[in-house]
Amino acid sequence: CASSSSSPPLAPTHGGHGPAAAGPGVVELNPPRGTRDFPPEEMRLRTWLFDHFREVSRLIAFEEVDFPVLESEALFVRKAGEEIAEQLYSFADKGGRRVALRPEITPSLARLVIRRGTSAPLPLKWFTIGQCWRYERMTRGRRREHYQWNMDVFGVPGVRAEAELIQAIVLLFERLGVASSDVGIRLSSRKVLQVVLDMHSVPRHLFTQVCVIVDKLGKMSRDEIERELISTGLPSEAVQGIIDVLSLKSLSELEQVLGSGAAEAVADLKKLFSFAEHYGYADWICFDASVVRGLAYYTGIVFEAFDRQGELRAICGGGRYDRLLSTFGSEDVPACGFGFGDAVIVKLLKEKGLLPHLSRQIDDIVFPLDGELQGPASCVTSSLRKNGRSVDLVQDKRLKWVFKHAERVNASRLVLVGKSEWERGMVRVKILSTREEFEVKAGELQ
Ligand SMILES: Nc1ccc(Br)nc1
Repeated sequence: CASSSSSPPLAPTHGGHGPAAAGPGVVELNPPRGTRDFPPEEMRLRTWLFDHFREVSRLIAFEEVDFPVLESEALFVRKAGEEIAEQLYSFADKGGRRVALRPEITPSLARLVIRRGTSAPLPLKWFTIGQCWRYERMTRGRRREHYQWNMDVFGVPGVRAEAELIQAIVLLFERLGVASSDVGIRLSSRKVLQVVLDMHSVPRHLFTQVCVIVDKLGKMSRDEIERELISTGLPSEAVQGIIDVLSLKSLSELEQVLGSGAAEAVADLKKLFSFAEHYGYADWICFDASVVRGLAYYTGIVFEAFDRQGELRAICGGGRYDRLLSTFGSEDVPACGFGFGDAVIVKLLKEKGLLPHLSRQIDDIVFPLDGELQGPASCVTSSLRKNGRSVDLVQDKRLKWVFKHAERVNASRLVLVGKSEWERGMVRVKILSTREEFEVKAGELQ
């Protein structure tokens, strides 16, 4: 398949058509395994999607931030058995420092918040769109990089931060033409699992490991999950208690099963559902106790968007992480956020027939009708560009090619610089949609 590097390297073409015979030193033309090129047509779709990410971030009054893709490995080393840590794309740099291509963005956000210290008035509402990496054995042929839109709120302890974040997700889906009949957002709270573990006197240090294992529900069989939970040292009745609670689908069931112990979790969730009514996105969300998310540091509300046909992996996900900063040696700041990848959403849009048709569009093509008019053509081009027109200055082509090119790039106008017109200070303009044609003073062309 052309996208895997196991195929023989394509010999570079020599300006002609079709590969020349592969010679010595032919470089591998495919990108590294599990990574993607973005040629123009792919890049237009990516830009379209990212522009929506940015516009929603603007609507919710978030500020854009950015960080190096390369971070200290220590930022991501956690002992909870997360897939993200097991697949860390890490290495020693030439200075012997342990570094990693970031697998997620939240730790970088936390690092920057700590760096900024208390000088930054809270709350902070930050977003970024960045590439994230994992090193996975290619046996499963999965990608090793994707782009993630991250929205995070620092300094808001209550669920109104989660309510804002969920509105961002809903606004994004609505802008893409996705309806609540296509996608839902299931939410729960890790406090639910904490209550179950406390009820069974499970030591608190096992909490994150249990969450990481439970998150594999739906990807692994229930028996495998039970075996993994037992292997962490959980008593079997605790395992059964966890499995039973995870099947709960309503807050009233949750209250019945867990009683007052779950009061805090239930209160958070009820408040969030109430906010949802006020924001107007209640039909997008549902309680589902099986949602725990697979990152060790979540401490409260967790949520993920899913396709209701159940064919795709989670489209995005996130949650509250009130104790991440102290793991980096700082004072804790309440925080919550989500990550929204660029791959599953595109699959969903393809399935729903919602992918936009994004063709190239240029305002003007300027073409000198003979060689000694290249200077005047450049002058006309420069003036149009200074007026904000996108201009393709075409040289050394036959007029027939120029018309074909104009069609290919959906140009609005063709500006022809001819000898006799130029001597009178004029150029000829063709409006390509109407075939209307007229002369205009070169200096007055806008
Ligand atoms: N964390 C992570 C990174 C890269 C990909 Br592809 N998926 C998940």
